[in-house]
Amino acid sequence: MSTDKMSVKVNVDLQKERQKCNFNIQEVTFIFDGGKEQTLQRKKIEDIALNSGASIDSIPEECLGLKERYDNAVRKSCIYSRIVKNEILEITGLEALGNPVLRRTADAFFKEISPFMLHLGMFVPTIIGQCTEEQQAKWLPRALEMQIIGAYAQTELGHGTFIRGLETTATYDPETEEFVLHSPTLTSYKWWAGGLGNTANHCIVVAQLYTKGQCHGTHPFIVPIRDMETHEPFPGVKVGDVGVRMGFNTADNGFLSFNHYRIPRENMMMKNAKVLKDGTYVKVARHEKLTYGTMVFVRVTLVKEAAINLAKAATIAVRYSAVRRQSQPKPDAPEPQIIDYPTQQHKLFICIATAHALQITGDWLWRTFKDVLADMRGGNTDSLPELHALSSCLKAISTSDSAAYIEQCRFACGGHGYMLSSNLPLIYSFVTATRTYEGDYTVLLLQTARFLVKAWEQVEAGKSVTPTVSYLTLAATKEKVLWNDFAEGIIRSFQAVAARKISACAETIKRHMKTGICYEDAWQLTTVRLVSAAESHCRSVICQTYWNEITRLTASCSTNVKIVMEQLATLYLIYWALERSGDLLRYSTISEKDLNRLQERYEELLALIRPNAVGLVDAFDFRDEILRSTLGAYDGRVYERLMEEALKSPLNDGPVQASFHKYIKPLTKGKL
Ligand SMILES: CC(C)(COP(=O)(O)OP(=O)(O)OC[C@H]1O[C@@H](n2cnc3c(N)ncnc32)[C@H](O)[C@@H]1OP(=O)(O)O)[C@@H](O)C(=O)NCCC(=O)NCCSC(=O)CCCC(=O)O
Ligand SMILES: Cc1cc2nc3c(=O)[nH]c(=O)nc-3n(C[C@H](O)[C@H](O)[C@H](O)COP(=O)(O)OP(=O)(O)OC[C@H]3O[C@@H](n4cnc5c(N)ncnc54)[C@H](O)[C@@H]3O)c2cc1C
Repeated sequence: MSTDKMSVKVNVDLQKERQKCNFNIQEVTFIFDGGKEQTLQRKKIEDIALNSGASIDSIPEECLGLKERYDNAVRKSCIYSRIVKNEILEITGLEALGNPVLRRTADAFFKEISPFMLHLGMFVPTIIGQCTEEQQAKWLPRALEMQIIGAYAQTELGHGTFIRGLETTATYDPETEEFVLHSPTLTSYKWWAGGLGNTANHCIVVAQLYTKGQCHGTHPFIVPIRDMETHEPFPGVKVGDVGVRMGFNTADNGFLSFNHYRIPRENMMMKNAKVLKDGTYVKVARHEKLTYGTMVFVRVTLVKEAAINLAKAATIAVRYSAVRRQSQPKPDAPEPQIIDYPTQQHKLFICIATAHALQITGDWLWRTFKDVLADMRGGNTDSLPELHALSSCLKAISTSDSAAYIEQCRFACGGHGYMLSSNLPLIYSFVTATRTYEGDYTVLLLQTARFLVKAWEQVEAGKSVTPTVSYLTLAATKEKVLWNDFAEGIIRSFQAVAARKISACAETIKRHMKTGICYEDAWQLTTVRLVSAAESHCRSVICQTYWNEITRLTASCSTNVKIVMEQLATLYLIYWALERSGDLLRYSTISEKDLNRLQERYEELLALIRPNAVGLVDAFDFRDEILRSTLGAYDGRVYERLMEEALKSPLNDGPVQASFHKYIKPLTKGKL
């Protein structure tokens, strides 16, 4: 326990919960952070950032007007980025870009999102991924020193998903050795880029490259958009804010258009393709889609981001549920803590388990990503399709599950969960956007499905397939999977479900084509099932990774940590087996009797986890400054904090508001 947590007076119920906890909390924190070293590093970074005191707002952020909120976010972004630049990156190096510690710490500064988020989140990674060494030497130090501030503008008003359909053009002029950027239509306006509206002075622009009269598809360019002294947009550049949104209101999402705006040839990011001085187009990359690299990187990092945000929401809802008492199920007995209701446990413990499942799967995906990058540096792109398929479905499922469970945590807090001061609505409004951005949920699952159908065709042709789909080979024998007990049985059954759904999709496509329609139409007619097959595949990947990894990670842990971690992982697997019982009955050898046993085991697990619930969320180790929640603070002073926050509202700055004299009084006196 950190010293700041020891000094405060803690709610009696929470104190009792902490006494009940039977495992070593710190060991679980190490597991969640990915190891002791990572925990120590994270704590050091949090200390540095939070000791600056810059994160404290006298008026809650959400009570400020739109402009004041943005102004405040820019002020804090400058302080935070100075800390990142001078201290955090010194500790982590550029590894920080793939590490949620930056975002986790930033949460202490911004209840919503920093307008600088995309600078380190996408601008810098794209420089690293898409620039030649020479270009990196020019741009990277300036970006890391915050001498320039960048955004990533790919999406347009008319197209986000369909990148090949982007309309912005970059036409090479060999006379002046410049590219001419142009936005030919309203729908070609760049739209949505974080940090673009008022903050960034540079921007990565994805545009259709034309040279020698030929279009070579979309390519990224580094584009200076504002004067470094005056911050005025350059002539030929039109830029602004896209308007008020559901969340992200301090993220400065912007629009951008060009009117025959010129940039030097060298501003094309040339790692994967070049345009020579005379306008000759030269392809360098060995894989067609390497220009989509930043998206793969961000999708990989989003899995852990989803886990962290869910862990925050679970911390708030579990602590609150230990403090909150409601109803009287037994006459004359005191009102129970709401966490004692099995229905409440059913809502919350899956959130704790899912946070672990996604964090562990996210770590594994990050390691896979780094392996593929290393292969690609050696010129081998063979594993890229599998990485794309994996990162697509894991991004889709992790963000979607996480958003749904964060909302469930909010429901679990009743009316008080609706308060912005609980922080649950803000966490939700952020995570629900991650389901859409960086590739929409359905679109990404269909990308995975495309890979799965191809893998299935290879299996049918007797060819070998890559590791994450090797289970298809077993399923091709068409034997029903034997139902074992719990974990192994559930994992094997999910694989059987995925395999059967994929094979059914392949057959359906063929059946449609026999009617004379083309492959694309047959594919469209099968997409509802393809999405479902990709979801099942992803579920089997998460279940297997979580189970294998938690067994490995707890091998040297103390007994009770092993037990509680295994309980959580089993709960996750059984929860999904019960959720997908229809699929299991249809595609595996599971019986109704087995399902009844799973249901009983599930309910036993809720009761077993119950005494450790507060310990489990304490192990996520969120400092109050990062959690920023009236309901979830470590001390459990829920009602006091709700009152304190209410009193900070500008609507409580006096007993009578001006509107009474202006409107209400005239109305009641019949003068309006
Ligand atoms: C949907 C697709 C994948 C379709 O692309 P397409 O070029 O039309 O593809 P296609 O010609 O049909 O070919 C498909 C083929 O391209 C492959 N592929 C597709 N994407 C990748 C990849 N990333 N890596 C490696 N391979 C990739 C697929 O596997 C297909 O391969 P195949 O033909 O089957 O061999 C793509 O357009 C896409 O990714 N759309 C999503 C757009 C997106 O993610 N935008 C992000 C904007 S930035 C943002 O949102 C930032 C927010 C961050 C924040 O605020 O924090
Ligand atoms: C908060 C936020 C921040 C963002 N930040 C950035 C940024 O910094 N830079 C940037 O470039 N972009 C950014 N974006 C844009 C984001 O990447 C896109 O919104 C996202 O990729 C989805 O594209 P779209 O909006 O065109 O949706 P659409 O593609 O129009 O999707 C609408 C619906 O159509 C469906 N659909 C579309 N295509 C298909 C298909 N082929 N098959 C089946 N269904 C389909 C989708 O499933 C969805 O239900 C941001 C978006 C948000 C919300």
